[in-house]
Amino acid sequence: MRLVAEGLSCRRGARLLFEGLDLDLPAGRALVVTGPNGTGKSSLLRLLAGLASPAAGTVRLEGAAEPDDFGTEVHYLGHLDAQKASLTARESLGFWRAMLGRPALTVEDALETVGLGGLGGLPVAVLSAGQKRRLALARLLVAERPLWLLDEPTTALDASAQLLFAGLARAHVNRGGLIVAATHAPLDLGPSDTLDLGARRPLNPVAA
Ligand SMILES: Nc1ncnc2c1ncn2[C@@H]1O[C@H](COP(=O)(O)OP(=O)(O)OP(=O)(O)O)[C@@H](O)[C@H]1O
Repeated sequence: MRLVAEGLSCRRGARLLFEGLDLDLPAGRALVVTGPNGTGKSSLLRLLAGLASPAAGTVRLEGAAEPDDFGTEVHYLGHLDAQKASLTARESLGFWRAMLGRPALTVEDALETVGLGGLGGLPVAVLSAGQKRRLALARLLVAERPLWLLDEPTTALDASAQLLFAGLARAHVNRGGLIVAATHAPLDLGPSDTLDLGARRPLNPVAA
């Protein structure tokens, strides 16, 4: 499997955030996207996830059943944790496991893996910020998806959870998975490249 983007341009409102961006990410490799606030890291992830359309260019996942419409091959972890506050952690993860299909770890094993064993009966609303982020990471483990698109995955995680995340991410890459992660923090994801959007963005606004 291979994630290929060609000639990607991204426009938000009147601003052209980047243009002419090419990516070629093979299976078993990660891409770490860096750059100052507002340079378009989240916007790039949303384009790759198919949640927004590029102003120009194409994205495909070679080797997927539908290379040009590959949403079912993707785990997208955004800034928000995508967990319903009124459900328990166990119910929320169970919902995602049933919803996403292609089951991997059981809910209990995923909770255990991210250090939330014993907290599965608590409503998501009462979990701490770091515990919510751990629960969001557990979503990556309950369903098999080759491409992980992660926006600031270590936000709110303590040092041990950051190490835990790095281990999970490296294991995914070692299994032949692909990861694109936007971050301000150093991430060790195993075999990886870095894309600095700050170094390449166009600085001139374009007319809307
Ligand atoms: N819906 C929108 N309409 C207009 N502008 C937007 C919209 N969404 C984002 N932007 C702008 O696009 C730019 C890039 O935002 P984006 O969230 O992609 O940056 P980022 O590199 O992820 O930033 P950060 O490091 O702060 O998370 C910002 O200037 C932002 O204000």
